[in-house]
Amino acid sequence: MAVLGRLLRPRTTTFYTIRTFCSSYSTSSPPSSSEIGVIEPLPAFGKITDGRNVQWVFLGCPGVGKGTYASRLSKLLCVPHIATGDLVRDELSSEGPLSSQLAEIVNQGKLVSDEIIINLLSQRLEAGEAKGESGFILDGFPRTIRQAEILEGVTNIDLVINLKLREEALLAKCLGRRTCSQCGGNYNVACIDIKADDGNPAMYMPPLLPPANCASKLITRSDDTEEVVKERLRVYNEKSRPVEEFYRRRGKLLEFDLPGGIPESWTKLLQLLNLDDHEDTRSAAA
Ligand SMILES: Nc1ncnc2c1ncn2[C@@H]1O[C@H](COP(=O)(O)OP(=O)(O)O)[C@@H](O)[C@H]1O
Repeated sequence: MAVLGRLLRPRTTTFYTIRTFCSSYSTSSPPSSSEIGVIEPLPAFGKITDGRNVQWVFLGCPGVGKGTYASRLSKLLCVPHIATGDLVRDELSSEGPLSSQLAEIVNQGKLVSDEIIINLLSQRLEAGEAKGESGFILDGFPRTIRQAEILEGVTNIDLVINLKLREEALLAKCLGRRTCSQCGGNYNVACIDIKADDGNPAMYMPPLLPPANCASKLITRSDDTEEVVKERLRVYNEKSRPVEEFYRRRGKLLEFDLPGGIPESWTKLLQLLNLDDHEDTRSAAA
């Protein structure tokens, strides 16, 4: 049975079980707000105490690059990268009972209900737990205050990385996203070249082009159209922006303004996380 999903039901005796399950994960103290931007070195390269791995969250607008950096960090820290958008897309392609309902919501740029998303995530976490996973990097969850409260109620998230990028780049990045239908590789054909103005520095993000063998197999997500992306950005500002404040108040939010393309941003992110001097950082980026 789904672990987080149980919390949506009346709290009967199962609640204790949930707390027991999750308390084994809850160990490290989060950085205080005064430490934001100066995160302490991780004790044993990503391992929190009591043998469990990191439990981190990525926040940020559609198109900001949550998937890219969450996936790299997950390789580096040996924890799964769990993207709720991927769970939704898996459910959509499974043509199960939820799929037509989900397709309509996703293709309008709206959020799936908290109940559905928590059930999907719970199933994924339980499957991981059965395989011995003890940490994760969440991408795209929580996206509402209610989701954040439920997550906070069952586990102690160590760190929330809030990726930020100038608004004008976000739409272009979403519209430029491509996936190889054969190997699943993610690319971006957008070239972001913003000139400096009014105190904002110039920003250059080169396209991330596919290799020749993927080039003819690229597909675009059905919800990456201009109209739907604009709606997703609006929904982010309305429903998900408050989640940043939720974690800021708890001293867990690490703000990261993307300085440019992936090589530059990845290096800076690792420095901010004090992960830059480990030899595995090179292979994680490959
Ligand atoms: N935590 C969530 N809560 C509600 N809906 C979600 C959540 N995560 C994903 N979704 C649904 O899946 C869609 C795709 O999510 P995602 O791949 O994370 O997109 P984005 O590029 O907008 O960050 C969202 O627009 C939304 O409909």
